[in-house]
Amino acid sequence: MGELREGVWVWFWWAAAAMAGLAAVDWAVRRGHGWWWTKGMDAGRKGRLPAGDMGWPLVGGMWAFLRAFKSGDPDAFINSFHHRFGRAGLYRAFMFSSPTILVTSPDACKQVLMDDATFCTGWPKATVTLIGARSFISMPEEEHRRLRKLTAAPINGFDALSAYLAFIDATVVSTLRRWSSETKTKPIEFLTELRRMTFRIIVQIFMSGAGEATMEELERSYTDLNYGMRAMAIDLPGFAYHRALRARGRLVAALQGVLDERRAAAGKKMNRGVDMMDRLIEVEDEQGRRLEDEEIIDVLVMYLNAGHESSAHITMWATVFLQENPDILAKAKAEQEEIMRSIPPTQKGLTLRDFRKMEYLSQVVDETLRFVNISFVSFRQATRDVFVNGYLVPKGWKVQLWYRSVHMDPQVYPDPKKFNPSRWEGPPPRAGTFLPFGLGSRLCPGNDLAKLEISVFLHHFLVGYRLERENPNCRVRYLPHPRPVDNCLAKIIRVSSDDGY
Ligand code: HEM
Repeated sequence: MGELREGVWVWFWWAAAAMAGLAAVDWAVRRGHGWWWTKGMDAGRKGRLPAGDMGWPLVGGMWAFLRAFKSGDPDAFINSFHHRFGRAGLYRAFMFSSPTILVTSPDACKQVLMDDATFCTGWPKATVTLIGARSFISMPEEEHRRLRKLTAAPINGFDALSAYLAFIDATVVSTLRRWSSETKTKPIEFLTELRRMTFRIIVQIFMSGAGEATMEELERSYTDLNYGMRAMAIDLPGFAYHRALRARGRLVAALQGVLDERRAAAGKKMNRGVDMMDRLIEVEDEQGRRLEDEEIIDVLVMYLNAGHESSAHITMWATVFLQENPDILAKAKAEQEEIMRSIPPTQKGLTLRDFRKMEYLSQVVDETLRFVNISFVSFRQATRDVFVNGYLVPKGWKVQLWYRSVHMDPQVYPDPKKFNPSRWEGPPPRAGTFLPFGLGSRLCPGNDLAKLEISVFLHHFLVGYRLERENPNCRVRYLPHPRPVDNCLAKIIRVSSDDGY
């Protein structure tokens, strides 16, 4: 008996010593890694860096980040910095193979986003490879300004939005009718179908006249591209990043095909209006230089992706939240029915004037954007040493802007985990506290179009349909975007024959 107890004690001490040894090694490796990235700095600069943890070489904070997002508690990653280092709003870390400052407070985010002279884009290399080195996320600043002006104007403002509204409206109505008829026999993946619908809309704006087959091929490839977007950049068969690279190859080939057709048809009479692809083909800089095919393709790969993924996800979540909150649904439905009653019988479809009357629905959409955090983080890089909130952001370091932390900050949004559209009543939010579309010169150029699309869908859904999910408690996956793992398998049930038309 005595020998057994002694044996247990020996094992206990061995285990304790091993754990202490591992903790010491962990501490030493982290310190060594932190030292490596600051070794060239004098004590003054080093002392002004924000607190943080550079983690182990190569992986840095990536394990903790992926663990938090894959375990279903995405806020755990930034919360661990808050707990260990206080709510400073800036932390140092090592992310995506680079020394990085994490920015989590509204004021600091605003300062970074409004200072283009000091902060350029700093997306991870793997993302740039997937979206395109000649797209907005990595092209030179001057080129970005020029192409942004060219491409943002046709998707913004009263005239542009009015021009797309009829197509969006008709697409939504026919799609909802088709789903409700199809789901009489079996449920559909609501999110997958919404992606197809929003893709159809963005293709109409950017590449009108694209055939059904091209559209389906492109949309399928975008699904693979997106799954690889926030995955580890491992280019080996079986990994999401590898599949995403192949998907990019297919997208480039398909877009090149369309571009070749357009060039071949140049000068011939078209039976369609001018779209974004035409504008990109025609544009010239001051020296008369036109864009190369690679540039046009990268800009299109980026726009077609940005222009359908987020809108589809937000539309799905807004529908789900409405269905899960009967009081909110009743209030939103009453507003839309009121708007419908005010539409003269001679008017065909919704107008922008009707859209502007959707005050409560706009609050529902804003709350969904805040709550879902579809773009949870954005990437910049410091071009010089700069102080933000009193902390040094060293030249060359990456900067991650954590929009998600701003939107989930209880000091900015009381009870942040409650879906509450009424929090948007009253004056607009303080600058920097609501960043679903970013801010500054890289503010999302599709923000108005996205809100219009989402609202038109919700309008028709509210007046005529109901969502019945197959797995209402389905697990949510947070990468690359928050979505139920069953892609929201559901039936769309028509509850009124008067669906707005
Ligand atoms: C709910 C829908 C959408 C959300 C939440 C969203 C979110 C965002 C955010 C946060 C950014 C800024 C990224 C940064 O700070 O670096 C951005 C940029 C961008 N978005 Fe959107 N977006 C949406 C819809 C759209 C649509 C419909 C389009 C196209 C028509 C679009 C095209 C773009 C483009 C091209 C950029 C890059 C802008 C630049 O770098 O100048 N987005 N989006």
